[in-house]
Amino acid sequence: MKVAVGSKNPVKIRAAKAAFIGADYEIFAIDAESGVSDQPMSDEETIKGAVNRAIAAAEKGEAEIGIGLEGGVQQTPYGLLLCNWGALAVNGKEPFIAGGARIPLPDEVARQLLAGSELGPVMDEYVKKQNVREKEGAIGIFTNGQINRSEMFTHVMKLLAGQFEYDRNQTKQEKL
Ligand SMILES: O=P(O)(O)OP(=O)(O)OP(=O)(O)OC[C@H]1O[C@@H](n2cnc3c(O)ncnc32)[C@H](O)[C@@H]1O
Ligand SMILES: [Mg+2]
Repeated sequence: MKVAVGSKNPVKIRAAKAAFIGADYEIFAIDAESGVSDQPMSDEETIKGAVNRAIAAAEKGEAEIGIGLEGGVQQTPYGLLLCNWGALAVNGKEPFIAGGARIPLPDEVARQLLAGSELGPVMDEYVKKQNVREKEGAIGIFTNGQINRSEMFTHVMKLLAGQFEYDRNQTKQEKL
């Protein structure tokens, strides 16, 4: 089965490969529009971005399965939380969705996002490193390396692949 991942970010591609293992799956990366802002500011907007990317990836890549992984933030009474969502699109079905781990961002970082900056460049400036978003990610920095961005997205990908497989097995049983 062809699996099109709607991003060229290596952490996202690695995560997809970790969830779809075996000769059955041919996984490849393709640019796909999220159709939402570069810095989604709510769960709802982040989910929408993931779903749009999943559908666009499947169409553009002419794949049976499209994957969209999207990072965002959500304002809560406990601070601005990092949020991450994934979507898996298969033709003729409502996309499957799954959420990732969430932690609050430090006030200094949160303030800049609320003022309109994107997390990627803010993180690079905050830790004086380049391309944090393609490496450990904000989640890796603020968990002292315990969970990096690729591991977090791997968890999301397993939640997606698992839901897809469960649904496929149910459908098979119904046919018997
Ligand atoms: O190439 P794409 O797939 O777009 O990968 P991306 O790293 O830009 O990832 P998203 O668009 O899903 O993330 C939305 C925004 O949040 C930033 N971001 C999200 N999670 C991050 C993290 O863990 N560390 C650093 N930046 C992050 C990212 O740079 C974007 O500005
Ligand atoms: Mg992006």
